[in-house]
This record gives sequence, structure tokens and C-alpha cells, in this order.
Amino acid sequence: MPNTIPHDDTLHRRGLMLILSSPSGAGKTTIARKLLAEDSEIAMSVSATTRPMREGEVDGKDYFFVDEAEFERMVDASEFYEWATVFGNRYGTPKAHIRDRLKAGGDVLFDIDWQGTQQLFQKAQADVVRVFILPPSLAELNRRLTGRGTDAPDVIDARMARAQAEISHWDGYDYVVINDDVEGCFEKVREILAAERMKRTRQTGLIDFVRGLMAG
Ligand SMILES: Nc1nc2c(ncn2[C@@H]2O[C@H](COP(=O)(O)OP(=O)(O)O)[C@@H](O)[C@H]2O)c(=O)[nH]1
Ligand SMILES: Nc1ncnc2c1ncn2[C@@H]1O[C@H](COP(=O)(O)OP(=O)(O)O)[C@@H](O)[C@H]1O
Repeated sequence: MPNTIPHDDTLHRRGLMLILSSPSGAGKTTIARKLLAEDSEIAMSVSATTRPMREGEVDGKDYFFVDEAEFERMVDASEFYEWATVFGNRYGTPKAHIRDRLKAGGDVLFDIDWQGTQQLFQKAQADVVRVFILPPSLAELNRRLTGRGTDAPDVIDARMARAQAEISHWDGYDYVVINDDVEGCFEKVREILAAERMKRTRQTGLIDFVRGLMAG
């Protein structure tokens, strides 16, 4: 058999699960959207949530917006990989399609909190890459939440009140990136993704190539 270099990486590696977490307003949605726009090998895991839809959000794209009863049905039917209650609303990661996508060599991007991160890590340790995004300061975090203009003042206060508790989970992540400048932060996340894709354990297609090399 000729010893050829695999020409299409996507067919020869297992997909990874890239998790982005941060205190609310630090910029993970912004980074996630940029990544999805530039990288066709990664697709978003769309969560289900009971939180009300924000202006500009699209049902089925940003979240599947469901009521409490439907969320409960999905929990009972084991349709979630993991779920958690955040800011009084429920959020869950649907299982549908994720496993198949990983097997086919596609990556999946998750915007989930530290609770979901712990659960996914327990279930799929080898596939998970955990990235935590920090704001440059709490004052800037407040400015971003206010500037985003999507939440009422009491909701912003609640998110600010939770920020330090969320930041305290920073050490449960593989990588920590400060989102001072969006482009710089995005570049770092891209570099992390590029390096993780090259991990030996993910490059399943290399086994045959190396065997061939060694056989001379
Ligand atoms: N565990 C878990 N957390 C989620 C899920 N989807 C979203 N979250 C988290 O819920 C929190 C609130 O999200 P959201 O209401 O969209 O506000 P954001 O913080 O401004 O993005 C964020 O920390 C998200 O990462 C999910 O499926 N599971
Ligand atoms: N590096 C940055 N500098 C200034 N503003 C930013 C930066 N990153 C994100 N933002 C803005 O801050 C707000 C919150 O960002 P978002 O991505 O929605 O955060 P999260 O998803 O973590 O809640 C948005 O209005 C976004 O445009």
C-alpha cells in the first residue's frame, strides 16, 4: 500500500469539544460568533433555555427557547448531555447530533457555564478543551453589560453580583484568556484551537501513515 500523507485532515481526526465560559458580558458570544464565521470546521452547540429571548436573537440559532414544561420533558427524556440553572433560568445542551459530528471529525463549540463544563468534562474528558475568558476589570464588565443594551438594570445587577463567583472557577479550565482587545483575544482562541487539533491523540488518521513510515 503506498504511504501517502493524509490530504484531508478533517477525515483523519476526531472532533473536539471547545468550551468557552466567562462571567456574563466578558465577550464569549462575540468570540464564538467570530470563530463560527471564520472556521467552517466548527459548529455551535445550540442550547435550550427557559430565559426570555433577547432582541436580535433567533430561535434555533442562538438558543432553542422553550418553556419550563418543555425543558422538564427534555430532562425526563434524557435529551440533554448536561443542564444547569443560571440566573434563575434553565439551560441545557441537547445531545442530538453532537456525537455523530465528533465522530465525523467536526468540532463543536459550547457557550456554557462552569457547571456544564464540569459535567461535559466528566463525560467526555478526552474530547473537551476548556477556555475561560476574563474581562480586563469589573468596571469594564459593567460597561459591556450596560453597553450591550439587552438587559434591564436589575438583570445587569444580578449578573454583576454573580461575576466574582463565576471568576472563582477560572482554575477549572485548561486555558485562560483576557478579553481586553477583541481581535487579540480571538487570535489566542484560534491558536488554542489550532494546537488542540494537532494533538496526537486526535489525529487518528496518522496511525496508518506512521506505520507505513516505520515499515520503510
Ligand atoms: N450549563 C449550561 N450553561 C449554559 C448553557 N447555555 C448557556 N449557558 C450559560 O448560561 C449563562 C447565561 O447565558 P445567557 O443568558 O445567554 O447570557 P450571557 O452570559 O450574556 O451569554 C452563560 O454563562 C452561558 O454560558 C447550557 O446549555 N448549559
Ligand atoms: N474586547 C471587547 N472590548 C469592548 N467590548 C467588547 C469586547 N468584547 C465584547 N464586547 C462587547 O461587550 C458586550 C458583551 O459581550 P458578549 O459577547 O455578549 O458577552 P457574553 O457572551 O460573555 O455575555 C457586547 O456588547 C460586545 O459587543
